[in-house]
This record gives sequence, C-alpha cells and structure tokens, in this order.
Amino acid sequence: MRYAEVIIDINSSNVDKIYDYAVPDDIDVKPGIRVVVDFNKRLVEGFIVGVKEKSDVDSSRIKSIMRIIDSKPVLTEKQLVLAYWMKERYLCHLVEALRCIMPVDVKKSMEMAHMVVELKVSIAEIEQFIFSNKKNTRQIAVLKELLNRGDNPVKASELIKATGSDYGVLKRLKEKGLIDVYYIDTEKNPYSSCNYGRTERLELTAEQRKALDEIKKGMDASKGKYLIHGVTGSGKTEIFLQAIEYNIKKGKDAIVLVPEISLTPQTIERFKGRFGDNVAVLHSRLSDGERIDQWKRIMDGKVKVVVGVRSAVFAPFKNLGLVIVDEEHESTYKQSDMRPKYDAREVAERRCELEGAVLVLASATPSILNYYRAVEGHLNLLRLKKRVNNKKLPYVHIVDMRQELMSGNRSIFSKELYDEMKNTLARKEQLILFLNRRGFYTFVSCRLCGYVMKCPHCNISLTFHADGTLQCHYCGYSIYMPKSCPACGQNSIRYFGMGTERVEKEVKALFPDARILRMDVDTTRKKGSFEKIYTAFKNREADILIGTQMISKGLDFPGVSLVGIITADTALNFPEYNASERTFQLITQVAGRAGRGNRQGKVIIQTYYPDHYAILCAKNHDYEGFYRREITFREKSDYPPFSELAVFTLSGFDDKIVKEKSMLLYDIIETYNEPDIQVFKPMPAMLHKLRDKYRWNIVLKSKNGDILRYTINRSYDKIKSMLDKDVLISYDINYITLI
Ligand SMILES: Nc1ncnc2c1ncn2[C@@H]1O[C@H](COP(=O)(O)OP(=O)(O)OP(=O)(O)O)[C@@H](O)[C@H]1O
Ligand SMILES: [Zn+2]
Ligand SMILES: [Zn+2]
Repeated sequence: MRYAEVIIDINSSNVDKIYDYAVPDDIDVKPGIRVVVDFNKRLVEGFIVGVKEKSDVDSSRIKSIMRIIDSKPVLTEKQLVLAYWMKERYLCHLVEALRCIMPVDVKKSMEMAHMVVELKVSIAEIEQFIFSNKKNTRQIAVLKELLNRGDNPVKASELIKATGSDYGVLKRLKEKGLIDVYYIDTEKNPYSSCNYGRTERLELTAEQRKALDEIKKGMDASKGKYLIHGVTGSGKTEIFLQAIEYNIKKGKDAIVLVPEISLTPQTIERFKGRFGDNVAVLHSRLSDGERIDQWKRIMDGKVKVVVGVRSAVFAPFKNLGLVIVDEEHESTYKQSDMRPKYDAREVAERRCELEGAVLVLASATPSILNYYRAVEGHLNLLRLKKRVNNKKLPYVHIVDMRQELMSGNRSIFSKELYDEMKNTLARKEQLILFLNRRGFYTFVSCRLCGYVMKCPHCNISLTFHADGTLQCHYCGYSIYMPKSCPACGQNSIRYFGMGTERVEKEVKALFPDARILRMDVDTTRKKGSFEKIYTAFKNREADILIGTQMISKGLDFPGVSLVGIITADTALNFPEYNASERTFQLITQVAGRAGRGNRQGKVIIQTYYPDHYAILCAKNHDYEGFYRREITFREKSDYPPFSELAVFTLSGFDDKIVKEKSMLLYDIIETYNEPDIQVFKPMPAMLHKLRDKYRWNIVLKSKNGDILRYTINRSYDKIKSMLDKDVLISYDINYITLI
C-alpha cells in the first residue's frame, strides 16, 4: 500500500499539518498533484506533498483518496520547498504559502474559465452511448446539451451551469473518449493593444559594462547574488535589459520586480520595447481575468519575462534564470496588511538559490540591511557612480524654513524656491513639486478652544478636502466641514497643514499662466488616470507636476530641471528606528528626477532640520556617509540588521479587555524567560483606535531569529487558547512600520 501526505486546502492553524491518505492501486500520484479527499465528512481539496510506503497512522483510521484533480503535478518540488521555507520564516500556514505560489483564482481558472468542450465522436456514437447508458443521467444531460448546440464548442463553465453537472462529469466523458476538453486562449493581454516602439540595445558605458559582465559570470555559473548601487540616472535599467537578453539566449526566464508606484507606462514601455510580446505584466490593478491570463501565459511558456509587483516573485516559470529587484529599498516589497507577511526580496533570494538563478538587487539608495550584507560579503556589490553620458547630478540647496518664518515669509514656498520656479517657467522648462504625505495631516481644528476634528471610528485627525468634506484616510468616514466648533460653538474652525490641493491652489495664485498637473491618491483613483497624467507631463502639456510619493520613483522626464521638496522632513520624527533611512531615500530619489535632460538640474529642499545627517548626506549625494552614520546608530542600539524585530498586535472593541489580554500575553512571554529575547511592555498602537477597534502592540527584539520565532509560536498558541472571539491577535516578523 502507498500513502500520500496531503495538505488540506483549508486555511486554519488547526488543519495546518500533514494528513496521511491511502492511495488506491489504480491511481498514480506524485508530489504536487491536487486531490479530493474526505476530511471530517466533507469533500475538500488538498495538495500531495509526499508519497511513502508506510504510515504511522492506525490503518483502521486511514481513508483513501477520492480522486485526483491533476494528471501532472501543478506544483514543482522546488515550489513545495519554497512553501515550507515561507512557513518557517514568516510563521504562516503551509496553505497560505501555497496559495501565493498557486493563487486560488488561477487554480480555479485552470479547470474552468478557458476550457471548451466539444463532441469528439459522431452523433450516431453519442446516440448509441445515451441509449445503452441510461443510468448515467448527468453524463447524458451533458451530451444532450452538446448535441443541441450543434457543432460549436461550449465553454465548460457554461455547460456545467446549464446541465447542473460538475467538472468530474466532463472528466469522465473525456476519459471515455466522447468529448474533448481543451483550453482556448483568450489572451486578454491588457498591453498588447498599445504600440510600443522597438528599442535597440544601447552601447554601454564602462561602468555599465563592468556590472553586466559580473552578472553574466553569475549567469554562466547559475548562481550569484548582486547588489547594484547606482546613482539616479546611471542606467541601471539598460543593464537589466541586457542581462535579460543574455538570459533569454540561454533559454531561461526572468522576473523583474518593481514597486507598484514605479510600474508606470514608462517602465512597461522599456521592457516591451525590447522584448515585445515576450513580456507579461503583473500588477494589482489587473482584473481577475487579466491576471489569470497573464499567469497562464507564464505557465504555458509563452513569455520569457515577467515585470511585476511583489507577488510576481511567485511567477510560475519552469526555467528561471534571473530575478531582478529594482528599487530594492522599497518597503512595499514586504507584505504587511495580510498573511503571509512575506518579504518578496527574501523570497526572491530563496527561490534563486533553489532554482539556480541569479539575484540582482538594485537601487540608488540601497536598504541599510542589504548594503550591510554586501559589505559583509553576502552580496556582490556593483557600483555605478556616474550618470550616463557624465550628466551631472543635480545641484541641491537646503532652505532652513525656521529662518524663512523669522524673516516673515508665511507662504509654503521659501523665497529661493519661488525664485527658481519663476526662472524655470521663464525658460520654458518643467518642474516638479514634491510633498511628503507620510505622517502629515491637513487637520481641522478650532482656533479658540483647540478642538481637533477626528474620525469617530479611528480616532485620528480627519483630512480636509477641497470639496469641503473632511475624510478619514483609514476607514473612509466622511462629513461636511462644520460651520461652527462642535465643542465651543464658535465660528472658528479652520484647517491647518497642507495637502497637494493646497499646493496647487497656491501655485495657481502665484503663477496663473502655468499649466499644472496633480498626481496623488485622489487624482489617480480611476483606472488609467495615472497613465494620462504621466503622458501629458511627458509630452510637455504641463509645466508643473505636483505630487506625493507616487512621483518619487523611476520617472525619467528630460524636461524637468527643477525639483522642489516642500516638506522634506515630515517622516524624520516618526517613532521608528528606520525614520532617517526612509527620509534619506525619499529625498535622494525625488532629487534624482531633476536634470536628466541637457541642463544640470536643481533641487531645493525645504526643511526644519537642516543639520540632520539624513538631509545633509542627501544634499551631498553621499550614500556611504549616510550609511556609516546610520549603521553605527543601529549597532549601538541593537536595531536591524543587528537584530530581528517582531510585533504582536491585539485588537478588539473593548479597550480594557484588549489591554488586559496584552498584559497577559506579555506575562506569558516573560515566563519563558528566554535570555536572548527582549520584550517590550504592551503599548497602545500608534493608530490606537482603528475602524472602531482598539489596538495594542507588543514588540520583541532578538539577535537570534530561531529563538524569536520559537517564542512567537509558543506564546501565540498559548494566548490563542485564552482568547475569546472578542480579541484578535496577529504578528509580523521584521515589520516595516509599527502602526
Ligand atoms: N549606455 C547608454 N547610453 C546612452 N543612454 C543610456 C545608456 N544607458 C542608459 N541610458 C539612458 O539614460 C537614462 C537613465 O537611465 P535609467 O533610467 O535606466 O537610470 P536608472 O539608473 O534606472 O535611474 P533611476 O534610479 O533614477 O531610476 C535613460 O533615458 C536611458 O535610456
Ligand atoms: Zn476612520
Ligand atoms: Zn472650539
């Protein structure tokens, strides 16, 4: 007797283990095949992860596999290993990891969405079958429906609906040779309709060539991990393109990860321009159907390159040779809002190790973590110090906003920025105004009593919008701006702070003839609106682009000679160990948008902290200097990369109960008394009240990742058994932001 080790496709910690099922003699099983099994008297799907001759489970209790879903494995052995690794690293259920690797919608669609069914034999043979198999009512219903529809193939999903049958019925008819079931390729390729001009390989600069040669060596050896540190505009993308070309020549596939906000038409254009229809694009704005189609094109080997966001790291290539992670420092590579809370950079690295592929991380401002790993010799550091064609990096000027205020300037623009804007417009060049939205609110309060308008569900300040509403950016709660103060009744409610709308208004007042575009969450909500604004600015249909984080990445507009950073330091005072790192990265990236054309660019940074090393090093284009300051601080305070951090978050409607349970969890962790673990007392989360729920955090820190994970697992299991439904608990290992 053979036994299959099966992972049940139910997402629950109780079910997160391997179950043994007996394999009937006439069924052929392999790891990676999906099966239907009886689980607690329910028919459920599962994945076979192993096959063995003996089972330790009592033979009287072992059930048999009902049937197999796939004739060939849908998961490779390496994908299974990757799933196990994710489970260990992020403490997720194996099913959660498998669902990333083989998303549910893709799974379903493989069976249904594109399957077409048609008769394979003559009508006479069908009639004969119906006549002699009267008992198979469901099979007969299907055949009759097909006869009714004449010669045309019918979609499997439609057929099943019309006859009340299921996929199993179709499968049995196919096995009998009566019908044919096949996929049609609808090729809902959302980019194929666009016209991408073909581009040719560029003659590389000496620095580019050196970097590419190194990467090629890695590709020849089927291994290697690289970190490209290349200043903005140094031509990193051209290196990617030629590395991919080499990879394709070797018959291999490549994945390029980019942050959501840099997956712009320009980025897509660059890859499509070189590799045409060999490129699939995966981003979160695709419809389900579009995503499934892209996924299928990858599985069927129809493309050689995937350009996509975080989840594209799981693209089901069979012959992966290269994974590139562009803008490697971006925090969005970490999935924070849902389980499994994986980091795509780490998954990429693990996947490369497993599949003999080369990893290339790249950034103008590498994450402290990966730069440290490069310094320590775990990553191969490749440097690009110059811009292409020796174009100069922009000249950066710091304006001390405290002095502006003292000299009587209450405008959001310093005198210097105003003058430069005027000059730039006079020269008919373009300029970008950048606003750091992080931690910055346009809040509304009473000038007399100080009352602040807050969201009743989230207890954070409401944001003022130009249409006269106040909105909560977390839950969407919205009210009209009140005429009088709800607390003191006086007519003295005003809004403070600044948003992109306010900037736009001020610019209009100062430069009534300038053509302005605004790019933020509000103006880009509609599908395609990002592209519209982008193209308009690129075609120089506007002079000024005002925007938030969205415009900081990867944009290459040669017409831009001035960048004004209106609020450079709003994130600097965030109570987070990585606040300086993120401020430095942001300023450097935004500044990098200036002077990519013929004229040297100019950048003006407005700040209240002109002496902070994050600001000063950004001004001097001094990454190494910043790194040295920052790594010293991290080492002294035992912050990553010298430790790992994790957080438990408890939440519920009753603040008192949530706090009590947090204390209880704290005590549990303390009683384990692990010397390598530092536990911090429960603290109300920064967003203490969110969507009517109160939230508390417990932070853990350790130099020993194994013990950290062991402790999280143990204490989580323990506290789970002591919680009612009214308190929810979650954890995040190596979280990015503590909220
Ligand atoms: N070898 C080359 N010869 C001529 N032009 C080049 C060469 N390499 C790149 N370029 C051009 O230089 C410009 C900047 O390159 P690219 O956008 O790849 O820089 P980058 O390093 O990715 O910058 P960022 O980090 O700011 O996104 C692009 O317009 C690109 O087409
Ligand atoms: Zn709210
Ligand atoms: Zn008041």
